[in-house]
Amino acid sequence: MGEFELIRHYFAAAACARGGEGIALGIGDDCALLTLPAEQQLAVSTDTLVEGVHFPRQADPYLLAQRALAVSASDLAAMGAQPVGFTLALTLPNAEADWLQAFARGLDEMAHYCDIRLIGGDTTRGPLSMTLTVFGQVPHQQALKRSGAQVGDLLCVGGELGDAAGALPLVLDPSLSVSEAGDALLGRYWSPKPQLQLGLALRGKATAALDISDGLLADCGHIARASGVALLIEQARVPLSADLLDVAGEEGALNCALSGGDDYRLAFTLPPEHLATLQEQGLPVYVVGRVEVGEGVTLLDTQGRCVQAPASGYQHFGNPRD
Ligand SMILES: Nc1ncnc2c1ncn2[C@@H]1O[C@H](COP(=O)(O)OP(=O)(O)O)[C@@H](O)[C@H]1O
Ligand SMILES: Cc1ncc(C[n+]2csc(CCOP(=O)(O)OP(=O)(O)O)c2C)c(N)n1
Ligand SMILES: [Mg+2]
Repeated sequence: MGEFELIRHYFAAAACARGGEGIALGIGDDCALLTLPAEQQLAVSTDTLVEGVHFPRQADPYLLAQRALAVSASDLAAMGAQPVGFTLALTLPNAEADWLQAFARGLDEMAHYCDIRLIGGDTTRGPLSMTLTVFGQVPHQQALKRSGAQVGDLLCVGGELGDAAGALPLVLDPSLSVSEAGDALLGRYWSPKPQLQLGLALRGKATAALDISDGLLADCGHIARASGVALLIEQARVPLSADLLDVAGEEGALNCALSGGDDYRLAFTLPPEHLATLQEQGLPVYVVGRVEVGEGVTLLDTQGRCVQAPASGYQHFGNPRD
């Protein structure tokens, strides 16, 4: 199977490659064309996933595609953007029909979940990796940036943290026996659910937001820096799942939540008056701390004393505390 047949058969023909709102031209030309309503801005984000770094060797292609798109779409959620389209630059060591079929199915399912269309890409031969670029729309002035946190805001997260990091030993060593709780954690690693609905609901309410990819402490550091404020996190309020506690124990679970990464849940700062409204809508909003004058991220114990934070989050190069 040649490159063009592969593209036609597995990608251009996929359900997620059918046109949609805002897509004037999809797969097949030199560029795709997007048309946005005049009052909307285009939100763009790109992320690469590399075998052995972001996912294990011999990964199930169906799960891999789900994870790749979820991770990318999560950036749109973090910005309060509505998904429009995405491109897929796929590098493959070889073109294997079963692998491609399963990959395309995983992509289709996550695209359906996110309501996003495949609008183009690139297919090359080489070590397995993929780069997805997502495009979304957000009304002018309503995007959720990292820079707006205000002293007095609550610091919130969109759900239990650390599950995917808790699954990592199981991901890396498939010979380990997996309990029911471990299986649930594996599900959170392979198929994170981008919090798109929450992101939309936070428009006009949250003052800053991002999605947690590198760990709560490290990613909150980005908000603190961009906003010129201090973030205080109350350790006891960090939500941990029963499955993670079961697999990793209390200390291990907290470490996964604080610095494990791979969560793809939102962290955001919220003026207190908006909390009840969001929670009444049934949205997952968990208060974990607050914004104060100062800088950096501080972890507090139940008595309000500073706790030595575990090593900060994931970084591809250099010292994690840089
Ligand atoms: N090679 C690069 N060239 C230009 N900008 C980059 C590059 N790598 C990362 N960035 C930008 O740096 C910022 C932080 O990147 P990153 O930590 O990867 O964000 P995220 O966690 O949202 O994926 C983003 O605005 C991203 O677009
Ligand atoms: C096989 C495997 N080993 C280790 C990890 C852990 N890991 C790799 S990259 C990463 C952080 C997120 O990746 P990055 O490229 O920094 O994403 P971004 O912040 O750009 O969204 C984590 C926690 C993993 N996901 N899979
Ligand atoms: Mg990135």
